[in-house]
Amino acid sequence: MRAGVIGAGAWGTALAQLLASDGQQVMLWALEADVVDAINASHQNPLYLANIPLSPSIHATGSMSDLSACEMLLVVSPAQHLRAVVAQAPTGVPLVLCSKGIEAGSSLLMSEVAAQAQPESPIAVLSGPTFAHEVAKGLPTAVTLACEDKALGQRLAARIARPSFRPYLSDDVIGAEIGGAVKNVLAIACGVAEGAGLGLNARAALISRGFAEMTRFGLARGARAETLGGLSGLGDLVLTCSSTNSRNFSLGKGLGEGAHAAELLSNRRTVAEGAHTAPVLRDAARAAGVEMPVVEAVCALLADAAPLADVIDALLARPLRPE
Ligand SMILES: NC(=O)c1ccc[n+]([C@@H]2O[C@H](COP(=O)([O-])OP(=O)(O)OC[C@H]3O[C@@H](n4cnc5c(N)ncnc54)[C@H](O)[C@@H]3O)[C@@H](O)[C@H]2O)c1
Ligand SMILES: O=P(O)(O)OC[C@H](O)CO
Repeated sequence: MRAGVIGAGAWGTALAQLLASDGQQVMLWALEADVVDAINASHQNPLYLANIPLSPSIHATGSMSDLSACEMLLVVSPAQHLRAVVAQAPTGVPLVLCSKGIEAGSSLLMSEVAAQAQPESPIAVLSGPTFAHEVAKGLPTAVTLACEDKALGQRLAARIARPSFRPYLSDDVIGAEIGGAVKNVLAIACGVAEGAGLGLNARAALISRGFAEMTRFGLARGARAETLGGLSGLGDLVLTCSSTNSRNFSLGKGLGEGAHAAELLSNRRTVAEGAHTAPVLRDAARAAGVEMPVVEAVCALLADAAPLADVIDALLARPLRPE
């Protein structure tokens, strides 16, 4: 199964490196011409994955038609660009969606967006606790690979697995996607707690109560509880809420230190998906009658709608209730 990767940010480049780690040829589509040139000329992606020497069996291209011979395409564009990018991809090839987010405007998950953009293409989702730099270095990592077609899921898992990269199969595509999308918003909240010096008890409370929000929302959207408690849900939540290696956590830390969202988000090249997902998630949750107070708090801070102290006070003053 010849592999292609669409999107040469940190995660797309790391996944290309993973697939090429046994010497197989990988075609990597990049938006930026200078990224294509750097990968082909010097086997580096200094813009998005600095200081990682890349395999010479990765070939970068700016032309989607170069992916037409691929039998599997990993899609790794930011969530808000996924529709436009997937629409240009070759038709009928299995798409493994690796982006984490919910589309603004439509409130659709990435599998729903891809199904509209490429109705003929089978779809799978790869999600889990995966910092790109660690995967690119070959450090041990486990992910959820979700696909409704179990036979296709098994073929894709066999193609993607490596000695230090273990996909665990699931047929709960929606559950795998909701975990990845929601944890990005909760990571912003944990970053705020870090930046504001609220302590580790507060972080643990946000992870636990945030997971309760993820579960309520996921169940309302048809996800299964065991998926949300697995690698793509709780696993990724714990990772992303624990480290400034997370762009979402770092964004939250800046907010907690008193910076405004607009200044933190302006001119950034890398994506903090939670900032885009938060208002979409809040609106979808409200429409479904699902309470998500931590997500609401993150939205208030991102929109600069209330001072940090007021947002924290409002969370702490919520009515006491059973866990
Ligand atoms: N970085 C990670 O560790 C990691 C891990 C797992 C999942 N993800 C997910 O992967 C997705 C991509 O993140 P990343 O970290 O690889 O990106 P990144 O932040 O490293 O790079 C930004 C990417 O956005 C692309 N981009 C910018 N404008 C675009 C446009 N108009 N159309 C298409 N693409 C455009 C750039 O080409 C680049 O590939 C996100 O959904 C993210 O949540 C990231
Ligand atoms: O850097 P973040 O916050 O986008 O997180 C990266 C990955 O999603 C972690 O699994």
